[in-house]
Amino acid sequence: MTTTHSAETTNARLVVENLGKSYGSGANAKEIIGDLTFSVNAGEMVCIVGPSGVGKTTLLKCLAGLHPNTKGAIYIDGKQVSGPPKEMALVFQDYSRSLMPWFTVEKNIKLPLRHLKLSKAEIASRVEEALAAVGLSHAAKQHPWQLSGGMQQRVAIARALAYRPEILIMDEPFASVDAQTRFELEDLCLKIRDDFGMTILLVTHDIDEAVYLSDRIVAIGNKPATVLEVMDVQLPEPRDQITTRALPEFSELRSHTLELIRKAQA
Ligand SMILES: Nc1ncnc2c1ncn2[C@@H]1O[C@H](COP(=O)(O)OP(=O)(O)OP(=O)(O)O)[C@@H](O)[C@H]1O
Repeated sequence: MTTTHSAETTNARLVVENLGKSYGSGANAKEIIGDLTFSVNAGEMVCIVGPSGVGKTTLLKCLAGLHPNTKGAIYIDGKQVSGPPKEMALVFQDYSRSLMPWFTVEKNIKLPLRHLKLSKAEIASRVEEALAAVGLSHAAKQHPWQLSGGMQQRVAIARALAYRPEILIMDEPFASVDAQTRFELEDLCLKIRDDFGMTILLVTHDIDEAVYLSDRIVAIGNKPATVLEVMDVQLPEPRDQITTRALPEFSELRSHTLELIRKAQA
């Protein structure tokens, strides 16, 4: 059954309402997500943070339709979703497993587009635009194994962009790259949000990263998982890796978030 949500009349692009998820059934059922309610507005960057094992990846898998939720509902633009939403693209931590090593960068980006019934010219233009957006126009004919880790993750981001999703879901996307590359990729995400008006939901372990990137942070904790707090991040725009991180408001938010998560682990 498809139902609608009042978000139809608000700015919320994604609404997660009383979501619950258990693995297994009957006596073997294990409740991982108890009750999560939050929303992500159009063009907003929201980061999910929480202790290891709390169910962050499980939440993203429910949103992406890879696992059915056992309670509650997910709405995109006010319409309840069941199954993989066509409006979403995903970027995972492990770029080495998500890219096809035997295909060129260009071919990797084209892959998900084959379901969209686009003309050859449209595909070529989307690939070109996505590669330019991530600064990899020069690497179109190379293979993933010829690129650094950071470049490979840029290819994964370009592939998601070329699909032109309304919502980009990212699970620890920068966890496997060095610190400098991580900063560059964080700034790339902010640029994508601004240039494409993209709505982005990102899971991260790194509280500093969440504070730096977010318009809002959703902290989750407890077993089964619940929302601990949703925090507005009103740091000045544009963000800058040096000056933003040096602001007293940045430190305050970081300490507050860390404390929340520490308490939820105790
Ligand atoms: N397919 C599955 N079947 C059964 N249990 C699962 C499955 N996937 C995850 N779990 C369990 O659900 C819990 C939450 O796992 P999940 O990976 O969602 O947490 P997480 O917050 O993303 O963890 P981390 O921060 O360490 O990546 C863990 O106890 C995990 O063992």
